[in-house]
Amino acid sequence: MERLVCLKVPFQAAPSYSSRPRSWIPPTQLSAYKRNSLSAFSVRAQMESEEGSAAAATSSEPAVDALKMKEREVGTFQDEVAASQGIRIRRRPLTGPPLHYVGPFEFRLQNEGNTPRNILEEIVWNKDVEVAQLKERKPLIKLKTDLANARPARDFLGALRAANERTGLPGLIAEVKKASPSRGVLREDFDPVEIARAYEEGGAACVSVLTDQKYFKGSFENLEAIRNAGVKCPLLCKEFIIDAWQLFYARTKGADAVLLIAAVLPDLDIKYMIKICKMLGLTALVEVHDEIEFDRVLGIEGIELMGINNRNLETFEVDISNTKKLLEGERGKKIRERDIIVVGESGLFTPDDIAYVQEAGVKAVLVGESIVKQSDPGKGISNLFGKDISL
Ligand SMILES: O=C(O)c1ccccc1NCC(=O)[C@H](O)[C@H](O)COP(=O)(O)O
Repeated sequence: MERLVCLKVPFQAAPSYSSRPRSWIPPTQLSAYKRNSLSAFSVRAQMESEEGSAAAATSSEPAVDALKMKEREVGTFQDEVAASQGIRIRRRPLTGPPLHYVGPFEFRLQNEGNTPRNILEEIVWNKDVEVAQLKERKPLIKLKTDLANARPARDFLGALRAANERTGLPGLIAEVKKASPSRGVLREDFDPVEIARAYEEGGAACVSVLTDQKYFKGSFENLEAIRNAGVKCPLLCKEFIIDAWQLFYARTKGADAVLLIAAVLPDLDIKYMIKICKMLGLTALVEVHDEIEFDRVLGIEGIELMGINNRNLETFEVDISNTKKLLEGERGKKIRERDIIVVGESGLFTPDDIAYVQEAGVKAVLVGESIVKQSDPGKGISNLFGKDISL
């Protein structure tokens, strides 16, 4: 059911996903929209705009409208494919942004189609707008030039294997994490380079750098600065990847690995992105949270590194027994047969937690909160493992 949430005067420059001008299509017309031709709906949207009954943000350029319509058509199709694979996250608001302008008034019309169902969906919708804007500033053709000047990618997987062999403990991916949607700000005095150096000295095999600004207070500048400061640990670009363009961008900013989230990406996207990663020399860490995602990812060829997130990204619930549950029986057997390295992610605080996920079968762990909050993050690593694991 549609709800009129607020009314404001005057106009506001909307900074979030609502800033993307899109024509709004009433939910009742959506199925017709899917059935009808592109041009028919461009015309329809323009008519609505002229009547002032829907989006006032419609472009007067038919070609621009057609492009927006096509984008939405593709988005709807993507959502249908995703849903058929059990993916609940929709790529973008189904019915366009909730903001509408009529005269000097701003209306927020909220309905099921334009309200994110959970935090992960909200992050993805924001990311969609953010990436579209970044892509306009730096199209792939320009990125390819930067790519030619990028430092070579380092062996992320090799570093994890080596650490596991050296210490007999899971190789550590230590996360440079200033804040998170579930915990707020984790560390006020935040110097990303200093933290990454402390992790390296403390024995981390790899470093994960959150690059999302809005929800994690991270940035690509942090990633670049850590790489340029000479930190030798391979770097994971911890981002919400929804578009292959982001892989190229991450590589130009110094990433050696990227995260692909199965709760967000359909199988075909994961397959295609893994191919691009291989071409760019990037390692793909493919993250799952439940049995459905695990089985989907196991069905993909070329998977070398799989993360099991103990945090449900839709509800924030953390339960480290998730790693054990997913690695039991046949699933664990297949992982061992295919020599896939599994990373236990989130909610690890004590040597007992590390022993528990190692026993379950992981050869690596991804840890943020418990170590980044320590005044000396390097010391945080020895506390976490119950011993000094530095070289
Ligand atoms: O950390 C969050 O609150 C969060 C919310 C929504 C999407 C992703 C989120 N975190 C990403 C991660 O999975 C963690 O940063 C990573 O695994 C480290 O977790 P932790 O050791 O618990 O900080």
